[in-house]
Amino acid sequence: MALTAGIVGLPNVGKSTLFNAITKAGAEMANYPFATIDPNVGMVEVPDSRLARIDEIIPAKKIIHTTFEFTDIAGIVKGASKGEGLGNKFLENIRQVDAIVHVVRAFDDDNITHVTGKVDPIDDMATINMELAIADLDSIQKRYDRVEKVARSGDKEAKVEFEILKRIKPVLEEGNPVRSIDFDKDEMKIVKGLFLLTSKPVLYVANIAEEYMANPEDCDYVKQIEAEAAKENAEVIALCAESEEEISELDDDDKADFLEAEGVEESGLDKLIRASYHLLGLATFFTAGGKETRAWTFRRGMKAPQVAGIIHSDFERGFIRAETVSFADLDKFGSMAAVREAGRLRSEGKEYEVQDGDIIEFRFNV
Ligand SMILES: Nc1ncnc2c1ncn2[C@@H]1O[C@H](COP(=O)(O)OP(=O)(O)OP(=O)(O)O)[C@@H](O)[C@H]1O
Ligand SMILES: [Mg+2]
Repeated sequence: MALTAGIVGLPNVGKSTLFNAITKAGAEMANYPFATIDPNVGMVEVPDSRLARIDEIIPAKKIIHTTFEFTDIAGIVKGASKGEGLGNKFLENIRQVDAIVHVVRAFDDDNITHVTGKVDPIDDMATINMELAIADLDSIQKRYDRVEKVARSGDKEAKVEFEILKRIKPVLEEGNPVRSIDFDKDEMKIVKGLFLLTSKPVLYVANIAEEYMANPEDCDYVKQIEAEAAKENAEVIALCAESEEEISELDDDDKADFLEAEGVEESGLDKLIRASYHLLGLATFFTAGGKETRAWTFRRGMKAPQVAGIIHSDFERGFIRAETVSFADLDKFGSMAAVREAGRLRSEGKEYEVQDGDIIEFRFNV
């Protein structure tokens, strides 16, 4: 289940700086293009204020946050799909990730090299998206010809796939992502099987200068990135990777002081972590009381027994039911006794689709 969010962008835009801020993993950051060659992989803790509130109501010895994975990938340049700058290898690294966090340079600094010599977010975004689209076009071309032949011979499945390929091809030729096409559920299964780069969900990070941290919307580059991203309904998170990296090395008190001094309410990094988690289709359930109050990650849409299996395979094998209360209800009623009295403790069965924020006690028998 280990899904990973890949950090993608032009060289020297702050990807590794961001990765280090997120994961505290100490990947090499350097003021020159292609500092990163092999992908860096690191885990991030998901900030979640609900844990503290649950622990207040149902005290436990310790609190455990849930985690997920980020991968820092080498910079992609124009021509990467044709092998420029070790392009093919780097594009393959992107193929391995489940969602794309596309970092766009939105700061001016004459001391930091920009590969094209000019900071231009719209142009930069287009360059990356075009390379990914060309790579996808290359990867469907062979399949297109083969499936077309089989479809002609009357094969039903091939016909369905060919219809999909016929819709995909012109979109890619325009340099647009496959995720911009509306597919139904069955079509989506076929699309997934094509392992395309541009069908992966994406969000954009506007890497801004420190001076804009308190008011990113005052930065023209951010406005430009937002306008571009809006065309594909993608989210934009503005943050200063360099400052976030410095903040991440501070302890909690100093961190709060720093953010206050900058006039920032919530660290852009926390926003980004939550947005990436969501982008990956991940959600959180909790277990509470006794030894630990703990957040766990599941994939949205998973049913109770599968979710139980995340804690222990015995829980899934011997699943009986899931005693469930939503965080909203626990927060509102303030105690488990009051939750029960209000009839808000639910006994859910095998078909229950677990919801983000559920606090669950699994009943099982092995
Ligand atoms: N918001 C920012 N403002 C100013 N400088 C920044 C900012 N973010 C990152 N930098 C600087 O930009 C340089 C490049 O950063 P980094 O090594 O993280 O880039 P990268 O995208 O990982 O590059 P590569 O593709 O070469 O691996 C570093 O010197 C870093 O300190
Ligand atoms: Mg790097």
